[in-house]
Amino acid sequence: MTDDRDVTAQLNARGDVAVVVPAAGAGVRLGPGAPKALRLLEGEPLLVHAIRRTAAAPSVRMIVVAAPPAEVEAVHDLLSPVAPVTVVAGGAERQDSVAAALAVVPDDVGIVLVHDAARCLAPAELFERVAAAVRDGADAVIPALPVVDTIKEVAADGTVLGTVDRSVLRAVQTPQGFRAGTLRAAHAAAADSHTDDAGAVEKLGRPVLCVPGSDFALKITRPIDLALATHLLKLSE
Ligand SMILES: Nc1ccn([C@@H]2O[C@H](COP(=O)(O)OP(=O)(O)OP(=O)(O)O)[C@@H](O)[C@H]2O)c(=O)n1
Ligand SMILES: C[C@](O)(CO)[C@H](O)COP(=O)(O)O
Repeated sequence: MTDDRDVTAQLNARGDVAVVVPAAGAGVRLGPGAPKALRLLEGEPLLVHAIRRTAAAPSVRMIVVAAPPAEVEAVHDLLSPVAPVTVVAGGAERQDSVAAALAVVPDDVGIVLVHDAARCLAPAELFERVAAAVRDGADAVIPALPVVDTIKEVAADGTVLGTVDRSVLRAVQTPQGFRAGTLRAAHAAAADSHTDDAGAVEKLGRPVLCVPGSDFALKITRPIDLALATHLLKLSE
């Protein structure tokens, strides 16, 4: 089956969380090759690593993957031995892919997490931490880490304009968690593009809460990140 729109692929019937996994990106910054989610880390596609960890989180009832449109059937076949998943065709931008996956999440699922396939080593505990904060009453929850470098504001010609107070900055990861209605409203209202889903919730004027992120939730973006992830994978085993 190429597209389980009846969403029968349930993982844990007692879970209260659906995880939407945007995995349709090309991976331009990683260099030429297959779509990023299908590139290999120690012999397995990034998406397989990501789904294995997602499925290990006890709260997760279902997983919806947004795959490159030409790879929907192949991704379904790839992931079926790993976990029950629903696979839909992703869109041109990340937010289009999230919207396509969100559209098949049933209305009776109260909490939705959005998780980049590119953050393929995010541990199950991180999913649980984010979901628990939503369950405790937050509308929108993001895992975040303190910024460790000094941050400068710089003009186009390279001239430094100033130093930013890094104590108030955070580097934001996924999975990001939402009350399902809040995420649907944010996507419906999103007039312009946003780089993360919490950004769309912020534009609604709703509060977004940070919880501690994880070094293992590194986003594989550049070739050096694959090398780092190879090492992190060994540490996580
Ligand atoms: N049209 C898109 C673009 C991105 N993504 C997904 O969104 C996540 C975060 O995107 P990023 O890491 O920026 O991936 P790419 O867009 O593939 O990277 P690049 O910009 O280097 O092409 C990834 O899991 C990616 O597959 C997606 O589902 N659909
Ligand atoms: C969602 C995200 O991973 C949070 O850090 C990030 O915004 C994705 O950004 P990208 O430009 O699509 O890599």
